[in-house]
Amino acid sequence: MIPPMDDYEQKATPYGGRGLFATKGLSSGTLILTCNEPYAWVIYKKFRKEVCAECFLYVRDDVAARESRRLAWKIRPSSSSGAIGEGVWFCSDKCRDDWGTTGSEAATIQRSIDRLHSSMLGKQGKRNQASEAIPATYNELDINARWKSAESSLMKDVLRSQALSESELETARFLSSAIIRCWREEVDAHYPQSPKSLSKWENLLTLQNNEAVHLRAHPDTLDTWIRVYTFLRCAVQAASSAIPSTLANYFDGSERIRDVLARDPGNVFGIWEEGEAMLDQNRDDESEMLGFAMYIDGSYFNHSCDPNVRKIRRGRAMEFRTVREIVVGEELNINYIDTKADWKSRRKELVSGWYFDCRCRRCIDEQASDITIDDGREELSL
Ligand SMILES: C[S@@+](CC[C@H](N)C(=O)[O-])C[C@H]1O[C@@H](n2cnc3c(N)ncnc32)[C@H](O)[C@@H]1O
Repeated sequence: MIPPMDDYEQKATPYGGRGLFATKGLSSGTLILTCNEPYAWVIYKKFRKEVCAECFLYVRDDVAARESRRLAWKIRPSSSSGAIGEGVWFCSDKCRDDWGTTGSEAATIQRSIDRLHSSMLGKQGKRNQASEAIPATYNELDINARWKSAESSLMKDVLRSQALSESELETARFLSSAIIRCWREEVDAHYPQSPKSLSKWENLLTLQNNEAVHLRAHPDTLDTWIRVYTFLRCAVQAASSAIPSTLANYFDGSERIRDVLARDPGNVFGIWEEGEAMLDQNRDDESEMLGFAMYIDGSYFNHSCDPNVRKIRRGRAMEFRTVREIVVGEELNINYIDTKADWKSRRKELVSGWYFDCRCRRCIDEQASDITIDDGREELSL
C-alpha cells in the first residue's frame, strides 16, 4: 500500500479551502495516492448484473468476458452468506468469497429497499403534502427541526407517500453503505483491516461540508433528502429481524445520514467504465457511469482545468498519478469536469454542479484574455 502524504502535504489555498501540494519534485506518471476502496458507494441498479459487487469489474471491460460475448456475471452469493437472491453478482468465486458475510447486511438492506419501493409503487400513493413544505429561503433552525421530526416518521406515512425516483433510491443505497461501514468500525475495533482501507468515519467528517451551500442553491433538495432518509429508516426497520439490532439502531437518528449527505455534493467520484480508452484525459464523457463512490483521501484534490494529476479507477480502487513533471511546492490538481469546453461553459458547469467559481490558472488567464479582447473591440467601435 502506498502511504498517503509521502509526496505531498495538505495546506490552505487562497482560493478554495484546503489543497494538496507537492513536497518534492515528481516525474510524470508517479503514483501519488491509491485509495484501496471507497468509504461509501452505489452501483446503479441497472448495472448490478454487469458490475462485480466485490471488485467492481464491469463485464464489458473484461477481455475474457468480451471474447465469450458474456453480458452479465453469473456467480451469486453462497448459501452460507445468507444472502441468496439479494441482487448481487460476482465476476469470480474469489470475489464471492472475499465479499463473504461482510456484504450480507448491505444485501439484506438493499433487498428491503427494493421491496419497500415495490410496495409504494403498488399503493400508487400521492406525495404527502406535509412533507412538501419547503422553506423558501435557507434557514438552519427550520432545517434542524425538519430533520428532527423526520426521526419519528412511521411506515404508514412512508407507504402513503409517492414512490422514490431511481436516483433517490440510489442515494438511499449509497447512504446505507456509509452507515453500515460506520457501524462496522464501531462494533469491530479491527475494521477496516489494513491494507484494505485507511479511511474511517472520523476522516469522512473532515471532508468539506457542503450542506449550506447546496441547500441555499437548491432549497427543494431538503425535501428529497428527508424523503430518502425516512424511506431508508423504514426499509431498515422492515429488515430488522435479519440484521443486528445495533445496526438497525444506526438508522434511527438522522445525524449520521445528514453528515454523509452534507459531504455528498462536491466529494463523490463517478465510478466510470475503465477500459483503455478511459485512460485518456477527458474521455469520461464517452464512458459509462456505473455508479458513484466516496474516496475520502482522494477528496482533497482541488480542481484545475489544466490538471497535473489523473484519477484512474482500478476495480474498487482509485489511483492518482501525475501527468507531467511537477516541481516542489506546486499544487496537485485533478479535473472534476470535462475540460475541453471554453471557460464560460466550464464556469457554468462548475457553478451549477459543484457550487464554486473556478480560480484555476487557466480560467483566470482565459477570462482575462477574453476581457482584454472585449475591451479592444469596444475601443475600436468608439
Ligand atoms: C473535493 S473538495 C476539494 C478539497 C477542498 N478544497 C477542501 O478544503 O476540502 C471541492 C471543493 O474545493 C473547492 N475548490 C476545488 N477546486 C477549486 C477551484 N479550481 N476553484 C475554486 N474552488 C475550488 C470548492 O470549494 C469545492 O467545492
